[in-house]
Amino acid sequence: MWCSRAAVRQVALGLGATQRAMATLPRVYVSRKVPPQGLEILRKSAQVQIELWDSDDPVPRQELLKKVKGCDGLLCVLTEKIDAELLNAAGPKLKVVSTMSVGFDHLSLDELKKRGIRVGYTPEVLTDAVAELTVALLLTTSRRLIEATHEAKTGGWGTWRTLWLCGYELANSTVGIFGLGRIGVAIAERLKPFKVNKFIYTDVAPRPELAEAIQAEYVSMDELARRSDFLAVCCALTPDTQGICNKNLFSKMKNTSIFINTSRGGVVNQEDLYEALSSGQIAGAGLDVTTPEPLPTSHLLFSLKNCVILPHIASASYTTRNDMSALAANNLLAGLRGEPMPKELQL
Ligand SMILES: O=C(O)C(=O)CO
Repeated sequence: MWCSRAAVRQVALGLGATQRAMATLPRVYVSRKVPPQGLEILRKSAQVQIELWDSDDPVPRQELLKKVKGCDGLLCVLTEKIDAELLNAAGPKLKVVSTMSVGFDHLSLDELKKRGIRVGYTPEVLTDAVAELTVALLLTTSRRLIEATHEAKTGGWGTWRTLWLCGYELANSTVGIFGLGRIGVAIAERLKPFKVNKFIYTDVAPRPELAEAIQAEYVSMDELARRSDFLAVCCALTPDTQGICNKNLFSKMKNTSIFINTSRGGVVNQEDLYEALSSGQIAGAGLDVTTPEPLPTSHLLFSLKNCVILPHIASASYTTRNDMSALAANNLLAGLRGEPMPKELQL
């Protein structure tokens, strides 16, 4: 941990005007060792006193509750639940919560709004990385790459066989997008050169300005399930989307279709997905997100050859994670100055 402790100790010892000035700066708690760009921005700003949970692992809840007390700002990541309990523990000085994530299902927005706390998040900077990973996961799942490398490494590779390890190709396919936002469009743009025949999407309402870029057709959820050869979930997790990918949806999908989720695990009913995959109702699934995270290694989904599970790495490129960290830091600083944040969530 750097900065504030030493400063506070020096003030107590009666040292230096600079240190005394520092002690009057807004106090912020950074709940994870975020990538260096963000920490540099906070440190170089000289506008805040920082206390950092200097670890790659989440801060224990009790420690977080203790540390946020009296803070003006909080920079957090998606594993921290920012709810009434935490906001009460922080107390009335808390003005800004800045999350290093595009998703905000870990934040109790009603509670934040009620207290007049402003919220920063990190959209856009991760769109390319997430779209890229989604395409990689889709191809890995549809062309059975994990099974194939396993067979090659473990002696299952006999002679060349006509239908061995066959999968499904993108050429001439229909790709469905559930939740068309920036990420959905970016995925479609990357898939287009694979000669996809048609993009379809569903959302709470048509989004013609986004759909136009990829010539996607707006359809109902039922139609999305029925027509998609590849169905990519890109929606936010909300009370309306919780568990929406369930038996009802899977039962309408083709036996040859591939289901991909890089949004949030909570949108999928995993028992129903297991059933759909193990019964052959759908051909395969690629998941970057699950419930819970990490998914226990004993989970039934891990027993399936046609289910590829990644440990929530869609935005995990060095550039993107640093950009997210920098944006989260800039959101925090702007919020504390009372200025518009570069990316503020409208509550
Ligand atoms: O930003 C998010 O919401 C993620 O899931 C990680 O990139």
